[in-house]
Amino acid sequence: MLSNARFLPLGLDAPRLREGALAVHSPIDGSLLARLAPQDGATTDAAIARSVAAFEAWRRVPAPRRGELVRRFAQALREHKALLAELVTLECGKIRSEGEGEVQEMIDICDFAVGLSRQLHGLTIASERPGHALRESWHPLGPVAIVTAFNFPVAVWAWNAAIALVCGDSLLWKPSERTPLCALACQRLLEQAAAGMEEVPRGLSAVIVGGAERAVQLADDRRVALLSATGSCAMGRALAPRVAQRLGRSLLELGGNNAVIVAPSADLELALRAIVFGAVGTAGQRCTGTRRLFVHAAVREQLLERLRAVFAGLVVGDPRAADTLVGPLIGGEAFTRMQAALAAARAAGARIDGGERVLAERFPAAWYVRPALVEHPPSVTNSMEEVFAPLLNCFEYAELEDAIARQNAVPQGLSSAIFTTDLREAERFLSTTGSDCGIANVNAGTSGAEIGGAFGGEKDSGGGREAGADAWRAYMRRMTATINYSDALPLAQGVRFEPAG
Ligand SMILES: NC(=O)C1=CN([C@@H]2O[C@H](COP(=O)(O)OP(=O)(O)OC[C@H]3O[C@@H](n4cnc5c(N)ncnc54)[C@H](O)[C@@H]3O)[C@@H](O)[C@H]2O)C=CC1
Ligand SMILES: CCCCCC(=O)O
Repeated sequence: MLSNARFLPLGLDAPRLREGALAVHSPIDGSLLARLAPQDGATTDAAIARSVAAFEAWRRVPAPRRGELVRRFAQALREHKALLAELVTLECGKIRSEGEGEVQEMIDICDFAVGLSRQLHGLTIASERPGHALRESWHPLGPVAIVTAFNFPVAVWAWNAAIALVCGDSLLWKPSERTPLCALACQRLLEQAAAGMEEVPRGLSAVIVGGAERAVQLADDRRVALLSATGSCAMGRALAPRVAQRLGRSLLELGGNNAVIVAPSADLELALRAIVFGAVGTAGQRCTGTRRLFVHAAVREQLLERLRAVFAGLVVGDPRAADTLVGPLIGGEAFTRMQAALAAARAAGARIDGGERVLAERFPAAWYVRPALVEHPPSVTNSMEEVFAPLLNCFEYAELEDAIARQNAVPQGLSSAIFTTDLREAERFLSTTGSDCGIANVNAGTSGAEIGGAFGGEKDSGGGREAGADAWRAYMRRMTATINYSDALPLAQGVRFEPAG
């Protein structure tokens, strides 16, 4: 169980987290961290009602004051960065540096949102009619439900929450049932940030602890103005139609099946490091993880030889240890799915290095694996499924056109990358007929997005965008106004409509 005092600064009073039906285990060793009481339909309904009331008050607060709450929250995150990162590692198993990076990502998006609170720019537009003006403005939207995945237990919510708060919305967070403690900790820090700001209404942010059924309830409820759902494509297919059924709004951040293309002119050491981080970072459990490698025949053996050596030498172990690069999978199901993919590849003639379970004696109730390098035979030209594990599918190509076509020939379209020092190849990859993904990098890996760019993917990856650039517009209601300051009433397009009398 959680130690009594360790996470008390994050509001996690361990003795009170032991009575519920939802058991929370650490993937590090399988130990029981807490037992939380999942919310039922009635308490969730009441939380939605409170969120509507809070929204109606919050939208009246000037945006820069809404930004002040986010600024204070960022301050609280800075003060508790190490402790929150430790909780992230404990609850989802990512290594310390990645846990700290995730909390930094929260701070960065808050800083971005504070600046945004003095912008939220609209437009003045030239009218075709004398004495008229057109104006586009953006208004708060309403309660935003945020459904999140286990692998980024705090950053994905923060990407939504910081922007939505500045935009004047209220928040309903349904975290992964694997990482609810991180959510409770963030909620506490936000409440601390709000202390002393009398304009912050009660119920502005709420955490809905529970499983899929709570996400479905949020999807079905007309009072939820936007459902921002991050998770697998299967989850997206389950929730998006329900929101569409009530003509509601969804923002979908779903699965990836991301590829790296390595061309003959590539800096192979750079490519090697990016591919390894992309393939095994977060134990292969990033949505942007590198799942596929298309390497040109001219450099294939050179690169694969280096990859085999690096994969074999990676330190797999307790993610709290300073030298660990690969922590555990989130659970046994993830291990089973990985082994099934390896068995299928082996049966089709692939050469497989790694993939086996390790540290089983030391961690009998946890799932550590040696990252797997899967070198497919020429008869196997692609892999269509996202296997959420450190498993890199390797393919050879001869023509760049073919590599780009194969990269795009999968249902997902999240992240992509090319390693080349040939300008023509790089620009070809970024052109209209190049990568079809929401993210396309040159000489940088598929993972590790900055918050300044809009983040998200195409096709089965959901089409949503979060974080930077202009993603904020999804959290607001758009209005086009025509102001007639003349004493006439000319109709647009010169329409004549003169009723008699
Ligand atoms: N595009 C993006 O920004 C990101 C995408 N992901 C994707 O998330 C997946 C890994 O995370 P997991 O937590 O295993 O995903 P998951 O889809 O199992 O769960 C995600 C969330 O959806 C809920 N959920 C799952 N199935 C549901 C259903 N049928 N109906 C209603 N709610 C449901 C869960 O309770 C959880 O809160 C991967 O596919 C990964 O690519 C993860 C992080 C970011
Ligand atoms: C919230 C974070 C999503 C994935 C960021 C990345 O690894 O590119």
